[in-house]
Amino acid sequence: MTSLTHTKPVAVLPLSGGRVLFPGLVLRMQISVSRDSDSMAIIDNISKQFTQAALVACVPLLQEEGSKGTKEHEKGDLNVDPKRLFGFGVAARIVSFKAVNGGKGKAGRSSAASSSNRIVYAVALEGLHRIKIDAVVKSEPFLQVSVSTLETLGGLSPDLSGVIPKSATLERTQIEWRSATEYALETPELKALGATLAQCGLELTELLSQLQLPTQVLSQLRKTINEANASQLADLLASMIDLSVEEKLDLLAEREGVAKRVEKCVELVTRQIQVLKISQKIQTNVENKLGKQQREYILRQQLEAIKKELGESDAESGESSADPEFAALKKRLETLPLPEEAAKSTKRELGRLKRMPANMPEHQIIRTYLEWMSEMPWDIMSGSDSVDVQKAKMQLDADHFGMDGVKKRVLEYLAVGKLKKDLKGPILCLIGPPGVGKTSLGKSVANALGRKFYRISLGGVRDEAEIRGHRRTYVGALPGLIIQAMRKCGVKNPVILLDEIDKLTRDARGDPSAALLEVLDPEQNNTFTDHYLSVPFDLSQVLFIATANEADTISAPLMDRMEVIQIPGYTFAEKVSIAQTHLLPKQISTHGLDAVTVNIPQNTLMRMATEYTRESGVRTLNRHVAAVCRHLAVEYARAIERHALDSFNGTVSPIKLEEILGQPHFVSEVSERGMSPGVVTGLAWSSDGAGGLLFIEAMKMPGKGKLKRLGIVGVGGPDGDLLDGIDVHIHFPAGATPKDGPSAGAAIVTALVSLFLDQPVRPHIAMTGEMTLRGQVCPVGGIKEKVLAAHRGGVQRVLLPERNRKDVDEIPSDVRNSMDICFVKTIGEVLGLAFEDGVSGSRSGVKVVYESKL
Ligand SMILES: Nc1ncnc2c1ncn2[C@@H]1O[C@H](COP(=O)(O)OP(=O)(O)OP(=O)(O)O)[C@@H](O)[C@H]1O
Repeated sequence: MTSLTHTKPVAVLPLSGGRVLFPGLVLRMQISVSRDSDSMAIIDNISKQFTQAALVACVPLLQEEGSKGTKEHEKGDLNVDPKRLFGFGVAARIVSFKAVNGGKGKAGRSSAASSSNRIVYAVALEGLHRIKIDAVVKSEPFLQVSVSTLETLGGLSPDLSGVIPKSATLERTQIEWRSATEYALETPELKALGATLAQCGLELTELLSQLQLPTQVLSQLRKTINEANASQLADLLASMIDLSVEEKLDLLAEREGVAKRVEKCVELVTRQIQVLKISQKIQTNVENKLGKQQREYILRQQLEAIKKELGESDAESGESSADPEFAALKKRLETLPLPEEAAKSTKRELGRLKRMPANMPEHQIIRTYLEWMSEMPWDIMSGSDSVDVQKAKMQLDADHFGMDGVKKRVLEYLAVGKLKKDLKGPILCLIGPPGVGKTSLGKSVANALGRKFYRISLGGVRDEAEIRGHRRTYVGALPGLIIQAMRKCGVKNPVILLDEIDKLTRDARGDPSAALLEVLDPEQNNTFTDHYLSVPFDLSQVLFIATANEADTISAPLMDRMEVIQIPGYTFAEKVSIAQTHLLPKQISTHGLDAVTVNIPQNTLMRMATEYTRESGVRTLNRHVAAVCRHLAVEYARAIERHALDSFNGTVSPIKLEEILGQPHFVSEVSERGMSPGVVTGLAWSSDGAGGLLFIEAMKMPGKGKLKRLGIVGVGGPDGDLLDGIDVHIHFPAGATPKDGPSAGAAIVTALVSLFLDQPVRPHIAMTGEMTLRGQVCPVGGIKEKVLAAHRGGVQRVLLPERNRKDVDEIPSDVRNSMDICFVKTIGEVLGLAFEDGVSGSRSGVKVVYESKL
């Protein structure tokens, strides 16, 4: 490559900020200069050049480390350090030059009328030729350099002065093209490259046309691409595409010839085309995804804006004429006496709902939430304010037989509530075996108070969210059981029965009993916050009653908040009375037998209770009563069909009972089992709170003496060790009876003693008590249930640990009086009472010796 030295030194116009001017193109820029003498000198020079249509060298500045370059640019200093000049530039003609802030058109000192210290000039420069900077000729008062014109097109060196057009008409557009700026030597290679580049250029124009450029510009661009030679085209396209400063400088200073520059340009333009194509593809994808919903949303927004302009907007009134449901919901919510937080939350959500298109998923979520809010009983009460204790007593008595202790406690509770004018106080927890009327007592309390009743079954609830609800962010979120109950009741003061509170379980999702703590605490539950509603709801007017089968599995903090009322199982006599007074009348009317005389005498009911049921409550008994009523209903219906009503007999004798119910299900096993040595009746207490009999059988089998010696009872025979050649098996028959461990200790020892003595224990005896190694009998739980079970099982003598004496008071007196209840401290006493003649009168010659190993 050769170059032609241009003789006259040229003034330098530095291009900061990564700007590069290519030949053939027009660059518009603003120069901000301070009013110091140096800057003014260059401005003077530039304006002189402008008037003479002379040249400046537009030379890109190399970026400096740090922020110095920026500072210089800000100062608008045209006197840059010569070292920062890039070695190549473009000789340019100044097409226009104007002061824009306060100047008077042409540049010069006269234009410095601005009050500012700086003057901003708008400059338009037309690139003519690539130049190489040979030397800095002068740096004061402004930079002047000597340059060589690069022979870019195969040796033809243009005469710079000759190509400068006389007219300065290029101001209108930046891409206006001047075909006379360079001369192309059309080698075949360059021609081919030029064609390729033109192709690329047209493709680029096509892509740009989608960016909604004015058609005039586009058609001019196409025309120019078609007309320009390869070199011109390369410069034109280079100015149009995204290039880094380095790439621009590389194209500006390309010294290997035009072909190389065009080739590089083809590459860069192709890259730009790819980028545009990819971004267009992404855009189309995104647009498709935006889909119908978003479009509708945007349209709605526009519609709202148009309505607003027309003064028809419903934004102020908040009424959506298009959605009557929304309007109704809003009205309902506005008329509700909502507490402050709830009012705020509903107002906010109403606003959101109004702005949201109906088919957005969140729309439905907000609407459901607002419906919940509108249906909550914020201040609706039921029943009278004051409690009528006498009326409540009558109601409880009418609904339930017996249960005196429980009824008394409930009435006390209500009386205190009446005096205090609210029912705040410990929550009542009814604990007892299944079927003893806990749930129905709760219902009866609600009736007595004239309040609504709702039962929440807590059995199997394992997730905290079931009590306290899910946050609205979850799909399908709902309020918890408590808030659901409140909505269903529709009043603020219902009686809510928390059934089976002992069956709450916990797992990884949290502890539901922890959530219940807040519900059951009278001091806190006026601001119970469900996760779904997320505003406090007042539960302080609710009367909570909990029920459980046993207290052991209820968490201690929960237990602490409740007052426990034990409901024991019923005795046979009580069951018979319940059947007579409640179960039978109900079943008679259920089976349509009101018109006839149904008579189930007491002895029949007693047989039904003793031989057909073995339960603490009255559920099975009720079922049997129902079965009898069904039988009578069939007989009565037949009698009507046969017109022989006289033949119908509504009396059920004990014999007839067997015809109806079949063979008795339970017989008294105690006396039978008590006859054989090694068999003892223990007493069990199952986890559901029911008591039962537990038979323990010990048996000798040939073997190797497998049984650990029990420390307290040395059992030795005349011929040495009793376990020689035998194994002892201890069996607990009646698999259906739930067994608990330690409380059968005394019974197991007694069974072993009975076995080795070969002496049966006395009949109709049962015992319970834990054993220590020293022979002490320790207290056990469930005494009441166990004694009632023993009574039901026909036991006449019960051995109980001495320290359980206090529990016996709770046993109904008729049961206590009908049994021989003995309290024992040691195994010696147990054995003494268990055998008819004590242990001394052994038939086997085996002696029982008590010795303490401690
Ligand atoms: N003392 C009673 N007087 C009249 N009816 C009774 C009495 N005890 C129980 N019942 C009746 O027995 C049936 C069962 O009672 P309920 O369902 O209340 O039992 P529960 O103790 O809640 O049992 P669970 O622990 O299994 O829930 C009810 O129909 C109830 O009316």
